[in-house]
Amino acid sequence: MSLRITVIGTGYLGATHAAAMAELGFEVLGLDIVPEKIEMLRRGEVPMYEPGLEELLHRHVAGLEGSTGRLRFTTDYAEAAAFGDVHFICVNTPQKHGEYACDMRYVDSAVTSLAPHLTGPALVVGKSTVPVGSADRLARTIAGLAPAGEEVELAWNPEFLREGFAVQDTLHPDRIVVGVRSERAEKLLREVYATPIAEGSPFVVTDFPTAELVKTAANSFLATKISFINAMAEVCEAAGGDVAKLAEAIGYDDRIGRKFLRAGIGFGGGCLPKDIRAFMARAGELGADQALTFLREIDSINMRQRGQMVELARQALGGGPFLGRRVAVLGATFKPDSDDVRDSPALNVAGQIHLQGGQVTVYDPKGMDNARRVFPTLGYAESALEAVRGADVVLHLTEWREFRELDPAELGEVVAARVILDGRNALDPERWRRAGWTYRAMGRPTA
Ligand SMILES: NC(=O)C1=CN([C@@H]2O[C@H](COP(=O)(O)OP(=O)(O)OC[C@H]3O[C@@H](n4cnc5c(N)ncnc54)[C@H](O)[C@@H]3O)[C@@H](O)[C@H]2O)C=CC1
Ligand SMILES: O=C(O)[C@H]1O[C@H](OP(=O)(O)OP(=O)(O)OC[C@H]2O[C@@H](n3ccc(=O)[nH]c3=O)[C@H](O)[C@@H]2O)[C@H](O)[C@@H](O)[C@@H]1O
Repeated sequence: MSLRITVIGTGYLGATHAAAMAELGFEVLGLDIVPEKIEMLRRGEVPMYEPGLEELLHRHVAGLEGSTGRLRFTTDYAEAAAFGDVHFICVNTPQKHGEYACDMRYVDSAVTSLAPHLTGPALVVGKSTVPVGSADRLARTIAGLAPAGEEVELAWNPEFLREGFAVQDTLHPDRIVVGVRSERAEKLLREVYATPIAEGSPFVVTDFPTAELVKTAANSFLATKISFINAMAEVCEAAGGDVAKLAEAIGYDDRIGRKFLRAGIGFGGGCLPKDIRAFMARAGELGADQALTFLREIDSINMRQRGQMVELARQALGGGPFLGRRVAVLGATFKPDSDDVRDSPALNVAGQIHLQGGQVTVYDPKGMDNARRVFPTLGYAESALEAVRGADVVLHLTEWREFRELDPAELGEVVAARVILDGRNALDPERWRRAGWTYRAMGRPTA
């Protein structure tokens, strides 16, 4: 009989994982503690924007016309425990308020809610990003709570999906990493991932701490690449060089690679920033803080980028205060193809200028509702054209395709001044300059 899978926590990661597991052919039960989210999912509605996810839900959610019926949702832990052979933990692990450390309360709560109902054999699989050592601790918690005793096991299987590509990354992962303590756990996870393994995804089997560390190491490396190129942008700026050319040229070296070398206002989102901070905090607890002091610099280079964008905008307005000046901001999400505004550099820049008295108007293709919720006092417009109307300067802060396809001549008709600052190095400078705009980007020559 095919495995039955539960997915606990149905946010960006969990909703995608649940739908993908159904797509792979399993019977799946998704669980969340937010009833409204579960109601939406039952109707086949995605609580966030993720390309391709709604189609996948419609293909599998039970009760929807033409669906396979393999995917159901609940808020009931007893039901989930009775249903599943494998239980994936996909709840959030945010940064603690006022600290660098990871807030484990949601993972702890998920595990302590599930374990007392586990009366038969089960594999609990952690997917959330956690500080190294958590899996060992949670295995002991489960052993103390699960009535089925040793028949219940824990494994750690970190997730590497990117928002905007979540469905593709889950169905065709570039690697699957599992931390296990028994052959039984490995065998079950090989069964869960049989399809991607057969299609060639490498399957890396290791211990708990290594599995946990692979995740934080990967995100730290990605953050390092971005801050490295942003540091180069600062030097290019001072020396009159062009960071985009520099990135292209170093990227031809296979050992360096071209990806993740786009200079700009830096990284944000619900993962990279909090993960490098939690990693530093955990290393400190382990007495290995010296090993990760470089991450403090990575973080501070990243945060500096936002301030530099604000300064660039100030210079573009003649160097004076923002008071009464009209600033259009294109983009609110932390990256394109997502509605996620968690720790978004774009909103941060918009917010800084607003707090300094600028009249900021923001437009984003998918992030407006979330942006309004987080920053209700900013001005919002229903289109890019509306946002730039009367603007003294236009800031391009999230590289949506829609913004690359804007017509600079059309926008030029409605702005007060044709000045665009490209915080993502993603627009074609020549297109804008030909239409009479002053184009500026960090680390690029001015003309
Ligand atoms: N968003 C992403 O692209 C990726 C996220 N991750 C990691 O996955 C984890 C989840 O991240 P997101 O999905 O972005 O977070 P999220 O905040 O979008 O979703 C978390 C979900 O868990 C639910 N939840 C909280 N406590 C619960 C409990 N006790 N029982 C059941 N449900 C509960 C929340 O209601 C929410 O729906 C984090 O550890 C994150 O670092 C890893 C790879 C990619
Ligand atoms: O742990 C996680 O949750 C995920 O975090 C990141 O994925 P994600 O946060 O979706 O976004 P990225 O594509 O990594 O972008 C992160 C930030 O870096 C910025 N970035 C990216 C690339 C670049 O060259 N320059 C740059 O500034 C983006 O604009 C964005 O703000 C990782 O890429 C995923 O592998 C990982 O699973």
